[in-house]
Amino acid sequence: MSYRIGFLGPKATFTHLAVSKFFHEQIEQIPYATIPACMDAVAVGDVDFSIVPLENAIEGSVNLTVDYLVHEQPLHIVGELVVPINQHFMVHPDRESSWQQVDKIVSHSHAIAQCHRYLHNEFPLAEHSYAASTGAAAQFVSTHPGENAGVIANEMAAEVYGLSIVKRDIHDYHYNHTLFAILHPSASEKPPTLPGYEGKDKTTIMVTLPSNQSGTLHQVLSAFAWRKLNMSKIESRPMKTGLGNYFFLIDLEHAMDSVLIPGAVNELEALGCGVKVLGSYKAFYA
Ligand SMILES: O=C(O)C(=O)C[C@]1(C(=O)O)C=C[C@@H](O)C=C1
Repeated sequence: MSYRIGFLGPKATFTHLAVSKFFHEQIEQIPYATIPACMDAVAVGDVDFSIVPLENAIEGSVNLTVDYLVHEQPLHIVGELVVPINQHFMVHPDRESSWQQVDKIVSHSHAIAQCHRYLHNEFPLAEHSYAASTGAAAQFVSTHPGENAGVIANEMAAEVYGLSIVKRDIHDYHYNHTLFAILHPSASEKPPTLPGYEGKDKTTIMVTLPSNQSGTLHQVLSAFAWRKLNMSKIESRPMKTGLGNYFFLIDLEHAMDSVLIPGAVNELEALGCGVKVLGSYKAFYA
């Protein structure tokens, strides 16, 4: 069967790289210009699955994805792809010999953030211009040779948009990986199989705490701890309803079962917490 997979485009974004790397079988790849557009596409059935960036090892969560998932488009995470990220500095071929004189750096905000030290040292005065993706940044500079700009993007972007890589691996920390979420409206839908990849079990849960009750977060953590449910991440994000109002995203290194995770969820609900399982799925590592 051929699946239609939506991804944060245009061509040659890191999301596109992740899709291309993992899906060997016949799939149709459909680029979307923004993360919300990509998520809306799977919600209305224009594609079978959507793939968007969720978290980077250097820069942390992709807030747009997390917030859109929680506040606007209630999809489920049905899989995760984790890929190494190599950020390269590139320019329009006309500027290859004068690349050190660029006065503007164009890229996705996460890519710029992953290279802050390099940019601060090499281009302290350059303006930062944010694009919806690294691919969009590369496309912009390739079609605007008059801009005295450099781009941070991947090798595929240099090839696709005809840019010259002038400095490789400019990310500030050696370990740079991004995790991409495979999204679907139904929690039980499985993404196409990935031959050769085993995948690690993971469950992501969103929790809101009851207001004005001391010690609830401690009790939430205990509900997982005494069941020996290994928590690999806890993160808070604003509810957007007032200062101090936050929800928590919790990752467990376990598959959904019929006893432990449902038991923990019941216990949290009995404490007055709001609980939503965003997904129980396999995380695949490139
Ligand atoms: O702009 C891209 O190429 C993307 O796929 C987005 C994105 C991100 O949002 O983090 C993905 C991987 C890299 O961490 C940098 C950018």
